[in-house]
Amino acid sequence: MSKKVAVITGSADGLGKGIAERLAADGFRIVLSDIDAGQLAVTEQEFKRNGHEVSSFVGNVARRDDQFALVAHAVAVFGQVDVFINNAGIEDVMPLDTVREPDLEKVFSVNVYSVVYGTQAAAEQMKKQGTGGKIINACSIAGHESYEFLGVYCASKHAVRSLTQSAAKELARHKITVNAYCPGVAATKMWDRIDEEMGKYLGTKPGEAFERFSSGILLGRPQTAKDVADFVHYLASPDSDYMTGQSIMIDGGIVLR
Ligand SMILES: NC(=O)c1ccc[n+]([C@@H]2O[C@H](COP(=O)([O-])OP(=O)(O)OC[C@H]3O[C@@H](n4cnc5c(N)ncnc54)[C@H](O)[C@@H]3O)[C@@H](O)[C@H]2O)c1
Ligand SMILES: CC(=O)[C@H](C)O
Repeated sequence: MSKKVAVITGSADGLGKGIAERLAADGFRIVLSDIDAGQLAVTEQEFKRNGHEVSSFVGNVARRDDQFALVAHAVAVFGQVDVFINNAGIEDVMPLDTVREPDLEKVFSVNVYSVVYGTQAAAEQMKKQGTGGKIINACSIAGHESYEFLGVYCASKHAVRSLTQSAAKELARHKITVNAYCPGVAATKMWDRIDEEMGKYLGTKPGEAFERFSSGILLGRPQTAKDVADFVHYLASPDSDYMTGQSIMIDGGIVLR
């Protein structure tokens, strides 16, 4: 039997890269995808040096055509798509009274439209294959709780949780499961930016906003990409075959559900 194929968006860096590394180690053939062509090329070379079967595709998840082209690329290179991970996302730190249409459009197009388009593209291919599949979305603690100065971002992640449920209901009959991982606080470039921007509104020094968010973690430390990837490994494996429609916290104990 041929090795399964996993497509991960936003995988040139951050949590997506960590997830791709874990799935490559699990034996998946990997399609990396990102809007940052330079970093994507660096990451692809790293995967090749490590002996992984990998291909990469430059695309913007906010564009429907790009999401369909990404799936077409995976099929052209590896013949199939078994796991599709809607990981790419962006933050926007701002008080709600300053939010304008372009801010909403930016965050919702990358965090929400992307999930609709990625799910459409992946599901179309998985239905053709007729062997089921797994669609996995990046949600967040911000998909269950709402935080000050992250209102638009939190709303976008609540939308991801909702889409995870609706897609699970529509796709179960095709043996496609849809679940989401909800990280807490991980020291990626996203949090470097949040920390800096929060400083403007909270008056915090560099590192302080990150510390504040991390201080309530029951397990006593911010998470690593590996912490998230170890859970996504489960969602991508047959061990999670009886789970669908769930958005599960993997946050060291910040939000308890
Ligand atoms: N870091 C955290 O603490 C945290 C917590 C909860 C949820 N998340 C979610 O996890 C996901 C990954 O977060 P991260 O911390 O690794 O972010 P990051 O900013 O460190 O990395 C995101 C990657 O996505 C790419 N990307 C951004 N916009 C894109 C677009 N339009 N099209 C394609 N690629 C794009 C970037 O180039 C980058 O490589 C996001 O959905 C984020 O909301 C992160
Ligand atoms: C970035 C993110 O989703 C949480 C708030 O850390």
